[in-house]
This record gives sequence, C-alpha cells and structure tokens, in this order.
Amino acid sequence: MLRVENVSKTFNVNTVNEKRALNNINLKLHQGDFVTVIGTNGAGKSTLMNAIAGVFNIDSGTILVDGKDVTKLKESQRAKYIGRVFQNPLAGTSPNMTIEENLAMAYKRGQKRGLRLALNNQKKEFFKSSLELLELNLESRLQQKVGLLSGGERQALSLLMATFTKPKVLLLDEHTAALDPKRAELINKLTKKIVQNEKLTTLMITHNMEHALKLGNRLIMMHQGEIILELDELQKKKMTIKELIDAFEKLRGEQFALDSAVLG
Ligand SMILES: Nc1ncnc2c1ncn2[C@@H]1O[C@H](COP(=O)(O)OP(=O)(O)OP(=O)(O)O)[C@@H](O)[C@H]1O
Repeated sequence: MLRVENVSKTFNVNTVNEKRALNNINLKLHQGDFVTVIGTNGAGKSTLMNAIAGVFNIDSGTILVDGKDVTKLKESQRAKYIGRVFQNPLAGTSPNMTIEENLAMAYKRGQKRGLRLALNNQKKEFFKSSLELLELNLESRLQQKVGLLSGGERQALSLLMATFTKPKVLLLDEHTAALDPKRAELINKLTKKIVQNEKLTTLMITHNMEHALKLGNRLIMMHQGEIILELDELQKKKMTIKELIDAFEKLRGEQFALDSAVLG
C-alpha cells in the first residue's frame, strides 16, 4: 500500500546548515499495517512524513501509494490518498466553522463532483453516525463552533476528518503529544478503533515508548535520517520498554534520553 524506496533528502545544500535529514530510506507497508515510529529529536521522523505527504520534493528515490508513483505529485494532488493529523489540535480544524461545516469540508475532499449533491440529504445522518463512534456526544453539537471544543475533542474531530474519506495512508505526527494523559489515552483508543475498522495503512510518530509498543503491529526506530531498527508483529509483542531502549543503545552506542516523557 505504501512503498518508500531509497528516499533521501538534504536541507540547505551547500550551506553551513546543510542537513541530510533522510538517508536512503526504504519502507514497505501492506494494507492495514499500523507502524509506530520512534527516534531521537531530529532523527527525520517528521521529514519522512512530509516526504510521503509531498510537502517538498525529495532529492532521490520513489514513493508509491497503492501502486501509484506519487513522487512527482504536489501535496494537494496527494491529499486524496493521504490523511494526516498533527500534534497541534488547532491544525486540523477550522475554529470559526461549526462541527458540521468542518465535517462537510473534509467530506468534500474525497467526493467526485456528481456524487456531492446526490448524497446531500444523507450527509447529516452520516456525520452523526460517524461522530457517535467518538463517544464524545459531538453528534448532538453539530451546529457548535469548533473553536469552543476542548483540545481532546478537537483532536478527535481532526482524526475523524482525516479518516473520513478512507485515505490509502494515514499519517499521525505525534497527534497525542499536546494532550493530557487521559485525553491522549482517549485519542489512542479512537485511533486504534478507526484504524482497525477501516483497515487503514498507518504511520504514527510518538515519543512515548509505551504507546509505540502498545499500538500498531509494527515499529520502526529512526536515528540520523536512517531506520536503525524494525520490529515485526511478533517481535513487537515480546518487546519491553527496557529492551527497546537497550536495543537503541546497542545500535548507536548512545545513552537514550531516559526522561519521564519518553517512558510515558
Ligand atoms: N524544512 C526544513 N528546513 C531545514 N531543515 C529541516 C527542515 N525540516 C527538517 N529539518 C531538519 O532535518 C532534521 C530532521 O528533522 P525532523 O523534524 O524530521 O526530525 P524529527 O525526528 O521529527 O524530530 P522531533 O522528534 O524533534 O520532532 C532536523 O535536523 C531538522 O532541523
């Protein structure tokens, strides 16, 4: 479903700030794979997501989504294949629009022109039943401005909007990092439910090792623009947080940042 082949990206070429952010990355995700992505600060995790989403041109390599070569497509052209949720709950929704208007906007993204009108009457019911999945009672607040929602509610809505049109690939860029632990837990639960229900092919960046091990069926660890460790489903199930940190230290001979945030 997603193939990243020999992808490299260097920023600020030929300047003192030159930075090779991605160094010959190879990654293959099958339909329904849910891969958590961990790594040190500046490892290239967000850059990998930006490369997949088409935020910039990569220097070399190929990106295929569902067999289609999207390497040369602009970000806007890839948007129909790719759903994305960012760390900041304010990023995914429009505060001055109602919940219903935000959903309608997200819905339009995946529709062919002709279908839009035909489905118009069923839209409200569809929005309501989708919101029910979140179990936040947002279905009874369709006319409320999104700016009035809490960070957690907004992030839940962003997640729903990003997955509304069943994207081929879902990119979650530390999407629970700005939330308190209880809200983060809720969004993680929703993420798991939506990804499983829709069988979405998903990449999720997190600094929380517990979340990285608990969610998804595969895990990758990045460091200095490279994937330095890959765990399959079985290896991931068996792995403890301590073993994961030990594996990192062994691979790079560096002390991992053992702060409380990392350990969740
Ligand atoms: N648009 C850009 N212009 C210049 N340098 C960039 C750009 N985007 C990323 N970088 C650099 O590339 C490197 C990788 O950054 P990236 O944001 O991908 O790291 P990350 O693994 O997501 O880190 P973090 O966990 O801290 O968010 C960093 O050194 C960063 O400063």
